[in-house]
Amino acid sequence: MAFGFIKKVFSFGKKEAVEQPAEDEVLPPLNFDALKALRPAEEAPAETPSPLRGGSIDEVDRGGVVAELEVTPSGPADHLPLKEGEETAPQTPQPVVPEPKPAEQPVPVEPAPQPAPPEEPKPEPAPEVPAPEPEKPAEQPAPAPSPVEPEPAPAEVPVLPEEPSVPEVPEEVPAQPAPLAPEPTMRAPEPEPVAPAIPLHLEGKVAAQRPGGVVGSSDATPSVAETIPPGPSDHLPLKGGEDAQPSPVAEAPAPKPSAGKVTVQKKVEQKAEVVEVAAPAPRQSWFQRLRQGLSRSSKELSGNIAGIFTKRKLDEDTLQDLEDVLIRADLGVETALRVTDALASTRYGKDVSDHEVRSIMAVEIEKVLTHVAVPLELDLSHKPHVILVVGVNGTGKTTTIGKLAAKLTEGGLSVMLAAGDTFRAAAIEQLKIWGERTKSPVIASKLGADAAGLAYDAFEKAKEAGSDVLIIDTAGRLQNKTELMAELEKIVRVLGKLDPEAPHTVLQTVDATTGQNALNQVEIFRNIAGVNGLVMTKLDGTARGGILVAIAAKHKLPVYFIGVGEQVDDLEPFSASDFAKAIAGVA
Ligand SMILES: Nc1nc2c(ncn2[C@@H]2O[C@H](COP(=O)(O)OP(=O)(O)OP(=O)(O)O)[C@@H](O)[C@H]2O)c(=O)[nH]1
Repeated sequence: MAFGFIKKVFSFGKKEAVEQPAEDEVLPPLNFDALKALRPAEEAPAETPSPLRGGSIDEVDRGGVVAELEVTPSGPADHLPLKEGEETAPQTPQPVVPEPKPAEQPVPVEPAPQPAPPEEPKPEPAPEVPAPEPEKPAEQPAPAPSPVEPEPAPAEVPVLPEEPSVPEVPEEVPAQPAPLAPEPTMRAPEPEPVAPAIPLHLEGKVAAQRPGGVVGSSDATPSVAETIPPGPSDHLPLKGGEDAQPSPVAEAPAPKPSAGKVTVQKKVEQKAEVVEVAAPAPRQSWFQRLRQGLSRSSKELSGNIAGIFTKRKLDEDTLQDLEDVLIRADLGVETALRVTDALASTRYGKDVSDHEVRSIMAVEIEKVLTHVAVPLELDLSHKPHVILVVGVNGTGKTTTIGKLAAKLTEGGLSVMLAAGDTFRAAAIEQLKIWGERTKSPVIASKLGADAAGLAYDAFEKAKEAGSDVLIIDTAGRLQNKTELMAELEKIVRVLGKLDPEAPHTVLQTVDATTGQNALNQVEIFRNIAGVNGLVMTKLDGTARGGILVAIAAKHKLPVYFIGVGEQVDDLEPFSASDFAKAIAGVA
């Protein structure tokens, strides 16, 4: 029964699902009632897993749609209610209650009674452990709305304590009450100034600032996604009293790129138009930073090469030794052979200095990298141009999103961010912080929500807001490939409902410190999500920077940027020449 319902909803897309079918089929589901009667405690667990963990693709499809529908304020309650009729009713009223007040008190109360005990512990402590959630696929999609209330409460509560970086929020919290109060009651107030750019909901505020504000936050607006305005006083906003009004990026930067393609390098550059040219100075410092970042890789490589070519002519043995050194440096067999072949073709039988070897190595590495050193191009004819960011947990997805958003907003583009990693409260909060920094609205949901539903909702909101770019963060629980695959596939499929070409760019972040394992990661995500571009992160301080060369040689995917630090400006467009020289240790 539930499947039949879900299927209908899915086939017609978000809006249609809201229609009648839901009700008709809803009635039949007598099983749920029976189940509930038998085991009331199970309600909670079912909700939490709501996400995607359906397992089968079919389930994913249905679930995606359902979730989306639920998210949408228009008709979410229709279908979902079936299972959790009780929850549906409370949702409507709840939002009202919590909003007027600070929300801190109500939050703790609700979570305790409603949410089942098992759910809270699972998502929070071990966000990556999908075990429990995946098992309730079919029901999750539909229940999405209801779970909203119970799930968020438990999830967010831990969020605050977990995040060390958010300590500032509590301090300024006192100031927030004032701004918050008006929002819930009069939604219009805050959004108004921003209205032209982003007519979104402001629930995010509640969720972000209050530890237990979950209930209020999620209920306030759509069941799933919550929009966190760019500069306003959401969570961090405390200070940003000023930020609250200035809407996104659109206002400040004068040069607002028009529809068409733009190139994102050091800054956004619009084709065929005069754009501010980055000062040459930073280029120089950048190379120095690159060299410094790759110094460990370079020193180790140079040292080993010097050890081989000290007072030795180039012969088979030295060539073999060199090949071994290059392979151990993670450059890959292909590149190692290129270097040794190039060396042998001109210097065989002659005395060769380590510097000569490194110079030839730099030339050969540059040849391999030249083809992948491509600037990121955004097609602004898409409103928005959707960038899906994937990658294993901890590889730097969220940080890279923040850095990229900064580049885009500085270039005059309006950006919206979507916290698609719904399994880690910290990841959601981290993205919100980046949204604050870059004055980019963030679409988030409660912990454990359907990532695909969130992505869909964010896409719709970005369209409504007229955003130039929508960047979607995702979870990277490679530990469970089946779930990860289902989730990413579902996200891509759902986005395609709004735009067959979306996502327009699928970026994968690759942690250089992982060495050879990075090769497999690219292989996996390329197959799962259709990765069409890479960002190599953490090249600073690693002795395994050579892996970038191996990845380039094997996958031949564009490397748009490289990260050499955690700061907002530590993301630079990839330069084959600079990288080759830096890692080879030649000027
Ligand atoms: N040194 C260095 N650290 C980086 C770089 N990029 C990201 N980091 C750090 O790596 C850690 C993980 O980064 P995240 O952006 O949270 O990675 P993620 O892939 O979003 O991780 P999950 O949220 O767990 O999925 C953070 O401490 C970042 O500050 C980089 O280029 N260099």
